[in-house]
Amino acid sequence: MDEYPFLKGHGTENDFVLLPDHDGTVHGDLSPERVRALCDRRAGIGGDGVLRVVSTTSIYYRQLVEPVETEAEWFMDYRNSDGSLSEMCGNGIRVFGRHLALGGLVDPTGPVPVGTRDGIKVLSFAGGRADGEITVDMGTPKVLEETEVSVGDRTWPALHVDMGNPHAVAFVDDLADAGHLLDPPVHDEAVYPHGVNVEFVVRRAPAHVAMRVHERGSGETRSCGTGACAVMVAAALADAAPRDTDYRVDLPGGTLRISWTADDRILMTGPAVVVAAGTTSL
Ligand SMILES: N[C@@H](CCC[C@H](N)C(=O)O)C(=O)O
Repeated sequence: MDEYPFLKGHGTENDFVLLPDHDGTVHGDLSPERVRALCDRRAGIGGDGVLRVVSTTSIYYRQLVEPVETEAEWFMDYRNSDGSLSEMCGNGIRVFGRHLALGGLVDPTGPVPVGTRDGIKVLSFAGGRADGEITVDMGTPKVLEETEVSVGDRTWPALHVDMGNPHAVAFVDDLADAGHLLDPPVHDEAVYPHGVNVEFVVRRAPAHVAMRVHERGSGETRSCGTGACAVMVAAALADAAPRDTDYRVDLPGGTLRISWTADDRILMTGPAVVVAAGTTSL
């Protein structure tokens, strides 16, 4: 392959390489080696993951994902920086939507459905503007069992929350308690046979928490949208907060606002920025 186009963007500093591949012919099934090369922060473009921008018809046609009935024209083909697949990426889908809207590929004045491995997510753009803050309907959370996570000789109780992808949410006394997070926290393999994203959380004020995250497949990142949603769910349950409630979630890379609606859906609102575009031969 010669040169092909890319963009670089981030949502609360969770950063991604975007690969426009509208008919799915540029990248085939996108090898883990290529994803690792693109995400390499010294020898590549650098990123926590890759977002391939592909039409739903072509990705279904090419049988790269299971087809579903959908109005969504576009599919977010997300890969972690180690080349592994995930079902969903909350920050990534806002960056994906920003690219679609700025590129005139969707109409930001109405709801924008996007296909993911966790089904269709619907994006709304504040003021109907392509550059407006983006809210994503993340669907209904699944609150599963109590479990544990460990770092070094410290162990915390954690709540298993599934946001399409798996999370373990642990409340800690201080965000520094989790240490440097160079290695994945230890988790129960029976609970998370496919690995887990681990969030460490402290309270800041009523309905206001702060977190760090170690992401499956990417290491510690500056933010995780699905992780912020899982944290909000765990905090709201611990607070016995009624539905139709909003939390502020601070992350090292910025702030997300998460709502749990009366009809049991999670809405995530936050920024998304495209910072560069070019071509690469990686
Ligand atoms: N950063 C993402 C989550 C990306 C996927 C995750 N590492 C996994 O493997 O499930 C987000 O913003 O949600």
